[in-house]
Amino acid sequence: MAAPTLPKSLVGVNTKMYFDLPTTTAYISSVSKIAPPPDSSCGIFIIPSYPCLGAAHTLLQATPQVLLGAQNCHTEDSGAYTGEVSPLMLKQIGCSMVCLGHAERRRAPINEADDVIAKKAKAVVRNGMIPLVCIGEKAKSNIMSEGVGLAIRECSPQIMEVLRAVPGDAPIIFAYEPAWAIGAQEPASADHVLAVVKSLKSLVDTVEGKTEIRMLYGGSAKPGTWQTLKAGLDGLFLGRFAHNVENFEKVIREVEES
Ligand SMILES: O=C(CO)COP(=O)(O)O
Repeated sequence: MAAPTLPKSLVGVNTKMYFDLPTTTAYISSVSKIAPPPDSSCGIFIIPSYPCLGAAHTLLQATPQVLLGAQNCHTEDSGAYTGEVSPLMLKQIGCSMVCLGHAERRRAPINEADDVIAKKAKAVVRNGMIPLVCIGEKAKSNIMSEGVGLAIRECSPQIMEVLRAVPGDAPIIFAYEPAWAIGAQEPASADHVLAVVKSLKSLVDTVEGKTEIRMLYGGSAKPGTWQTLKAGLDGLFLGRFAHNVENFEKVIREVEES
C-alpha cells in the first residue's frame, strides 16, 4: 500500500490530551478554513486524540490536503491486544500518518523503547501511512557544544533503528523535539537545533536509498520560531502555541511564504 508523498515543508499540531471531542471538532472546522491549497509546497497535519479521529476525518473530507494523524499505534494489525489501537484500523478511519515515540511516551511510565518504535514505524508503512517519529535528548546542558553532542548521541540510535526497520523508499517524517524544550516557555535555541539537525541529516544521508525524509522541529514552537530555523529544517510540529487557531495560521503563513 503506497503512502502519500510528502510536501516540501510541513506544519502540524499535536492536541495531545488537551482537547475534548467538541473542542477538537470546533478547532478542526476552523483549521480546514485556513489550510493552504492542495498544490501548496507547505502541507499541514493535525494529530488529535483517538476518539476524535472519526469526526475529524468527516470534517476534513473537503480539504484532503490536511493530513490526519493518530498519536500512537500498536505494532500489529490485529490480535489479542486489549486496549491497543491497530494501525490497519487507523488507516481505515482516515489517518494518513501516525506520531510515534513522542517524548511523553518515551518517558515513565510508558518507557517506549527504540526497537518498539521502529516496529510501529514498520507497521505504519505496511498500512500505507507515514510515520512521524519524534526523537530528542532528555537532558539540557548549559554548555552549547556539550548539549549538541549529547543530543546527537541520543538521537542517532533513535533514527537508525527506524531507518533499518522501514523499507528504503517509504516516506518518513522525523520531529526533533528535545524533551526539555517541550512544555517550556521558549523553544530550544536556533543554534542548538540547527547544529543537531545538520548532523542528523548527514547521518540520514549515509543510509542508501532514503529519499523521502523530512525533519521538523517541535518543543514550544510558536509564531516567529520558523524564521530562526528555516535555514535547516523542513517544518514545525507544534503543541500548545498552535491550540489557538490564529497562532497556528500565523505559523502556517510563515512557512508557506518561505
Ligand atoms: O510536544 C510537542 C509536539 O508534539 C510540542 O509541545 P509544546 O509546543 O506544547 O511544547
